[in-house]
Amino acid sequence: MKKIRAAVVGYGNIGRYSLEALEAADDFEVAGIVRRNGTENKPAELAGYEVVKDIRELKDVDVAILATPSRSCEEYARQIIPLGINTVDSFDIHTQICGYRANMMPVCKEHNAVSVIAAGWDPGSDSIVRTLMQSLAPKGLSYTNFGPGMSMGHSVCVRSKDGVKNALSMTIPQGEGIHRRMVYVELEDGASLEEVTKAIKADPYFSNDETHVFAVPSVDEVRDMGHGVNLVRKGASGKTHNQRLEFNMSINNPALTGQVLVNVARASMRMQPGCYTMIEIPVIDMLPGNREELIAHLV
Ligand SMILES: NC(=O)C1=CN([C@@H]2O[C@H](COP(=O)(O)OP(=O)(O)OC[C@H]3O[C@@H](n4cnc5c(N)ncnc54)[C@H](OP(=O)(O)O)[C@@H]3O)[C@@H](O)[C@H]2O)C=CC1
Ligand SMILES: N[C@@H](CCCC(=O)C(=O)O)C(=O)O
Repeated sequence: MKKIRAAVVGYGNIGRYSLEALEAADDFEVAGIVRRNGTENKPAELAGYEVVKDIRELKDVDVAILATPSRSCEEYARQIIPLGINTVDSFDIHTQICGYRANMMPVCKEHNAVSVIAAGWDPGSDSIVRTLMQSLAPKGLSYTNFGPGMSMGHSVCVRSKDGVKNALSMTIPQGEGIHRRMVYVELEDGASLEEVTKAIKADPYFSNDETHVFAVPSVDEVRDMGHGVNLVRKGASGKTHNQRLEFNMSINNPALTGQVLVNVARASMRMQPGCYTMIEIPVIDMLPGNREELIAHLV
């Protein structure tokens, strides 16, 4: 069977683990890696791959995994969808997902391509669990409790601030979906911790949560990319109260995100042109293999 040819756009944490997930998937082949600086400082593990500045330099790409900062995803998707190449990303600014989807929908339809957005683990696979739980107990309350663990999105956001050389943002659960942010920054020479703290606290990624910022000599010395989630729903099925549903996982954050991106890249090949979030995709389409056999095994 013809393999799906995937490109990875952006080679940071999610890009690196997405590549590993592609290498582990028999139904994919790697078309190449797209980096802002092309082959400059090409890491040894990419020696066997084409590394380019522009995705148009790669041959026959079916789908592009956008492993870029969330704030750059739409810009990349708008450049790549008109080439007739599907895109998938893990855009994680929850309040902007509907707007992003609405913006991309006509672009995807015009160019006969598929964009799957907000597809990591949260938003992403957790969104599917929340949807399932809500269907099982339609009236009630759900809580998403993260961590403790490293939020890639919040760390990327802090790294984008003036005066910050490197950053780690830890998410600490406080219960009932409330979180505290513990941010560790390695400052550029001469940067002011006070100014950096002000910029972080004003950013929508942080402005609604209790946030503490600390200067450290080396982020590499304190970083651990583990994370996790506890999702609970308490509610009523039909007219019967007291249904309690729970989902837990403890994970390596970028590895799980990379796997989900590969899963939705596969699913994108089976979908009609348009822009979708993960709860709009049949879950079976995220798996490789024969549909009848999957049904026999999983149902
Ligand atoms: N939905 C979810 O569950 C999750 C979502 N995420 C999202 O994934 C995103 C990426 O995280 P992570 O891989 O840790 O980030 P990194 O900073 O490690 O990697 C991002 C890469 O994107 C490329 N890039 C392109 N444009 C820019 C730009 N303007 N600024 C900086 N880098 C750029 C760079 O690669 P190069 O130099 O090769 O061009 C860079 O290394 C996060 O923003 C987060 O929101 C992460 C985890 C879970
Ligand atoms: N989008 C997150 C993954 C979910 C966890 C989270 O949102 C958080 O720790 O705040 C990330 O970028 O790591």
